[in-house]
Amino acid sequence: MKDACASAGLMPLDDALKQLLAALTPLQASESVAISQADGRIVAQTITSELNIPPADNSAMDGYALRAEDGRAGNELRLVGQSFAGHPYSAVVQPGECVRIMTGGQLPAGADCVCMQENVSVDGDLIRLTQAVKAGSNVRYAGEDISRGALVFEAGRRLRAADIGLLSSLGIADVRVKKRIRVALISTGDELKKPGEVLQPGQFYESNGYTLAALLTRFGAEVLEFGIVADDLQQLTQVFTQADQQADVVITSGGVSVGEADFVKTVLQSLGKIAFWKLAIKPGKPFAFGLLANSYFIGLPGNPVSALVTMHQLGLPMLSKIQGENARVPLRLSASAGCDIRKAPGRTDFQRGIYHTTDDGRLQVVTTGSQGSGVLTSMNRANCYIILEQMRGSVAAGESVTIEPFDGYIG
Ligand SMILES: Nc1nc2c(c(=O)[nH]1)N[C@H]1C(S)=C(S)[C@@H](COP(=O)(O)OP(=O)(O)OC[C@H]3O[C@@H](n4cnc5c(N)ncnc54)[C@H](O)[C@@H]3O)O[C@H]1N2
Ligand code: MOO
Repeated sequence: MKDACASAGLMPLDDALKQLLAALTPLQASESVAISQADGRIVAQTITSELNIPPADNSAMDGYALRAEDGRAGNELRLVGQSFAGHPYSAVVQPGECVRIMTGGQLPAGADCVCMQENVSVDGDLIRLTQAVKAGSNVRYAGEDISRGALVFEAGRRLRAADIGLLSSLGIADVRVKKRIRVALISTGDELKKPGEVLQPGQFYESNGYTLAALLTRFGAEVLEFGIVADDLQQLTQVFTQADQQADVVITSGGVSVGEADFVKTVLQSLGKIAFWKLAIKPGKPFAFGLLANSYFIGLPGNPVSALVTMHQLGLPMLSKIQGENARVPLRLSASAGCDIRKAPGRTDFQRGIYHTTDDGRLQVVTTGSQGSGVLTSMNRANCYIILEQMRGSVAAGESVTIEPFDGYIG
């Protein structure tokens, strides 16, 4: 049977992604930032620990530190001092003695276990154990979390909240991170206006520039906004040239199809080189990737959903690699279709879906309704893509489908 896709000259998404990633060189430039400013940044060098965490053996409970040989139930011990967090006991705990200790308090020399206070009875300075304790009970050992010299982060990690706390606990005040990738955004089209402007007949308010700027900001890029450029070869050439000089990546939306005002490819061909164009995905077919003199280029289709889907599936992995981030593997799960889903074989569909867990614990997904590539609300209502393989046809309710829950960039 003839491959519908091959005959249409469309490149499968996986091939496009491989080819695109193989063409990229990660940026090398890095800078040092205070850890309070480092959330979401990409670590530029291996980080190892110069400390043990915790720094010393300490108690996991409020109670009494003692020697395990004294830990029999019913044993009576003499209270000789206290060890509170930040105020250790300086002598050595002798046989028959115990020390009052609070959670986080340093375990005194001589002691090797902690009896929690619920398991003793107190009579003045005499502490009677009502339950036995063993060596190591309720003790957090030095270096148990991180030992001195251990690898903490490899280069390429995107820092998260807990990572910032970890760096702080290691006494690291500044961290070397990759410089933010600079991304130029250009919306093309005579019909487009910015919110706040007055619409003339045939015009409407653009969305792609704003959607993409928000997504790129969340990603951690420095966004260079070139605004709306008319469908005019000369103007486009001028703006492309400027964008190429200032950015690491130039992203356009619109004007990349086959219409008479679709000049993006023409400009790209005159200023650089098109690596590929037209993918077997829906929406997002007329996606283009290429190289300008100084920067990489991606041309997203103008339809708002097509622009978002291609940005998410191809643009973000591309930016990640250039930014030096470790590869992100999208979470893909099986769910049962909660409704019939229309699909024509030939392209991989990224339909917009809403998934939930049924009462018996299964994942079920329904579409958001109209799947037109100009229906931006299909994206707003969704919490996942429903990914329908290239040669698959329509899906009946109850069949299994693949879903990709939205991540923090898109959802
Ligand atoms: N004869 C053919 N026509 C089309 C084909 C094709 O293969 N043969 N492909 C269709 C597909 S699929 C798509 S997707 C679109 C993409 O076209 P372009 O990338 O050239 O985009 P435009 O024509 O400029 O715009 C399409 C659509 O999107 C609106 N738009 C554009 N920019 C924005 C923006 N910044 N914010 C909001 N909306 C935007 C624009 O007004 C159009 O309605 O081509 C099909 N045609
Ligand atoms: O590929 Mo277009 O994005 O189907 O509408």
